[in-house]
Amino acid sequence: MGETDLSGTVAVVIDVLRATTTITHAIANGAECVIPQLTIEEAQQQHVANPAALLGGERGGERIKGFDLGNSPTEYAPAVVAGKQILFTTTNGTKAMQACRAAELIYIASFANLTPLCNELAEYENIQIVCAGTEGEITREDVLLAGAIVDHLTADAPLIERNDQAQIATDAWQEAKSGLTASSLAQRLKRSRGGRNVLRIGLEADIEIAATLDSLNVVPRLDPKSWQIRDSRIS
Ligand SMILES: O=C(O)[C@H](CS(=O)(=O)O)OP(=O)(O)O
Ligand SMILES: [Mg+2]
Repeated sequence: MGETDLSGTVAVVIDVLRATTTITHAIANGAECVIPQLTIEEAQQQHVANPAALLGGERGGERIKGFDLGNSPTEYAPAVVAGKQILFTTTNGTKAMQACRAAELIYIASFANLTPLCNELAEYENIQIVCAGTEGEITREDVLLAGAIVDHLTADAPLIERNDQAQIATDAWQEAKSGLTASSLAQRLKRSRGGRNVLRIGLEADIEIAATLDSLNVVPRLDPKSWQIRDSRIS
């Protein structure tokens, strides 16, 4: 993450493995809202004030002791999350959201909601894509989704201005896109740094879910004032 001033911009946060993918599933499965928390302690304190909320997230990829849910999209099933508020903290993703706090609006991106997200982003001009990466390092899975978003937004408007980072991401996505299948995208994600971490903890199925394009018709958006993520088409 760079130090770009995001005030006045529309930010898009990407953490394909796995925070933004998991949040997209939670919202699609009827969670009332997801409330990002920077630290475990902050989440626990908020839970004292809001005991009906679920606690979700990870450290080192594993569910945090005492929490209801980890960071796997499959844990956020309708029977578990429908109508619930979720206090959520992860190693990389929730830090990236915090870094976007000055933006006007903050969108949550995943391959699962690529098309509905891009359809909504097409309304805006000044968009900044923020890749969470892993422990401060750039990661391929996030760059590929950033490229997919830029590719989508500029397909019919090739003269739209892109900075070099956006162009590099687009080049990476265009190379991946030729002959793309869910399984070829999953293979690429598994070879990323974030993918290797998720494989190490035995959660290969999460990578396959994260590589599924356009499976969910929601557009999760974090309101910088209320600090809650809801489906933009409902809230
Ligand atoms: O749970 C994840 O996928 C990662 C943690 S790690 O990099 O695998 O340890 O967290 P996230 O904040 O979703 O990148
Ligand atoms: Mg990650």
